[in-house]
Order: sequence, then C-alpha cells, then structure tokens
Amino acid sequence: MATTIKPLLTDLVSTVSSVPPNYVRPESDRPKLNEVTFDHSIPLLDLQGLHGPNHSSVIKEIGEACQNYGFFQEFFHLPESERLKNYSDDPMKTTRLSTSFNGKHAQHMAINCYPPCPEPELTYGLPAHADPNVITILLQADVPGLQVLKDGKWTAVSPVPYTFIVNIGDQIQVVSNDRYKSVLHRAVVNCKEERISIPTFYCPSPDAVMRPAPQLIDDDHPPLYRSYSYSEYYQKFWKRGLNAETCLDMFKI
Ligand SMILES: O=C(O)CCC(=O)C(=O)O
Ligand SMILES: [Fe+2]
Repeated sequence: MATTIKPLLTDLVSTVSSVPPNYVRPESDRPKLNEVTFDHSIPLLDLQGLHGPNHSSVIKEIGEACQNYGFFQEFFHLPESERLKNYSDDPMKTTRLSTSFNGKHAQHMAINCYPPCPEPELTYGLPAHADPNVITILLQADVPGLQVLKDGKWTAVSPVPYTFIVNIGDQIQVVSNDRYKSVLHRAVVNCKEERISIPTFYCPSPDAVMRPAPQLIDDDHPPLYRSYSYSEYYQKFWKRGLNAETCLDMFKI
C-alpha cells in the first residue's frame, strides 16, 4: 500500500507567494504588526551574580521581573572548559539530552522553525498563549519574532546575544497565588528570514498536586485557585489548544 507523505510548511515555502488559506487568520485575530511596540525594558539579568556577594540583590531582581513582567532575559556564561566538553566534530556522535529528574518531573524541549512568510500580516508563527508548565527557558538566534503582552500592548523582544529568555508558566502563577505572572506571548513571522527558537519547558510530574503555597495565604491573601493534579491541568490546556483565554480561569475558586 502506497503511503502519502504530507509536506511540511517548510517544504512548501519556496513554492508559494501567498499564505495558504488554512493558515490565514480571521481578520479579528491578526498580528497587527504596525501596532507592536519595541520596548527594550524586558529585564536583562546576569545570574552569575547569584554565586557572589550580590546574591540577595539578584534574587530581588528576579522576583521583581517575575512580578512585573513574567519574563526576563539572562546571560549565560559557560566556562570554555565546559563548552569544550560538549563540543565534537565527529558527525557520528549523537548528543544526549537528559529529560527526566528523580521523580517524574520532565523537561520537554521543542525546536520551532518558522519559515519566511510572504504575508506575515495574515498569520502567526505561534498564536498568543501562556505556557502551561512551571517555567520556560528559550534560546533564540538573532531573528526577532517573540512578542510579549505588556500593559495591554504587544511588545517585541529583541534578541540579545548570549542570553536565554525565561518566562513564568501557569503553575508558578498558581503556586505564587498570582504574585508572579504567566504572561501571554506569541511568535510572529517575517517575509525575509527563517527563524528558529528552542524552548525548554520544565514540568512537574503528572500526579503532583498544585495549589497556592500555604506560606503565601493569610486573611488578606485568600487562595485564588483550587488544588488539582498537573495532569488535569495539562489535559484541559491542550483540549482548548493554544488560546489567548487563560486556562487558569478554569481552576479559580
Ligand atoms: O518562538 C518563540 O519565540 C516562542 C515559542 C513559544 O512561546 C513556545 O514554544 O511556547
Ligand atoms: Fe510559549
């Protein structure tokens, strides 16, 4: 029996001069790229300071970024000796990634490839969504495309070399009882260049019970969410698909 292989969008891209109809978003849900602001204020933190005398001021900066933005960028510093350990020019050598910790916690990695798009106004790379997991660490190269909703406006996050983007996911918003924000973000495309981004999603084990941390609850701060298992959350999240309505509302008390 012959099998048909469905072409990927990246395979089609060199042959199309307009967005295929099934990718065109309804007029009410398009990126409106001329309304996007280019704000460079997403905090840029140097986490190396965590290992020195500035430890507590770096912790404070992380806390403020999580409260005010839900997003920050961190410089990564890897000593040359560490970089060399991972380097190989042997094409037969595979790279192994560790994907689970001691319990059933998981670290999922994705590789997003957004081909150039002839009509970037009509579609998204990824539509607006908040991440359902605990925390996401994203590596992007130098092609812009990530946008974050800040004070009701879509704001472009310009790539800064040698940084990861860190964003709070829905589970931290629940555990922090809304002190830290899981922020809506999206990826847009452009007509010139392919963009690649590599997010790593840190996830609790499916049976982990999630709820606001008791230490953050008092008479002035009643719990805002009921307790639930992470698997319940994850299933409800994906049943809706990527969506600008937050899934958190389904777990509010
Ligand atoms: O490509 C990007 O910059 C964003 C990716 C993202 O938000 C995701 O994979 O959840
Ligand atoms: Fe995301």
